[in-house]
Amino acid sequence: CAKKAKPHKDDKKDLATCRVLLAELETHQDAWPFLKPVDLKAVPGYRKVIKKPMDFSTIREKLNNSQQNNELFLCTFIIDVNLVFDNCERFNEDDSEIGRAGHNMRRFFDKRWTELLQ
Ligand SMILES: Cc1nnc(-c2cnn(C)c2N)n1CCCn1ccnc1
Repeated sequence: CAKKAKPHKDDKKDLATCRVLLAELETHQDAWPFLKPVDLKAVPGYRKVIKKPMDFSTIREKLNNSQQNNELFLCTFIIDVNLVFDNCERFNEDDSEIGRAGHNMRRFFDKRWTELLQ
């Protein structure tokens, strides 16, 4: 993903763009399953099956703590967002409410990321 990122001179804009993109994800009508970490005590099997849980609130915290001069923040952001959707696909049937929400959100993200960051 580094090669797709704009040259490092745009780091400042890229961080602002990640924040805009994350806000769009959080306010999407299908975002509800992904807003907060999955409750590992309440969801049988989740802790065993999903090695790296991720959710939008955790991504927001990471983004708030990331240093602009650390060029990795853009790749970390893309990897974390995709982790949310990959975890969802692994744990949920495609033909389920949460499974469909995950596919819709991934399609939305791929479109917006391409428009804003490439
Ligand atoms: C994200 C995500 N992926 N799977 C789940 C989940 C939670 N319980 N069960 C049976 C699942 N398949 N989640 C979290 C969904 C969080 N949620 C559920 C209702 N409101 C939010």
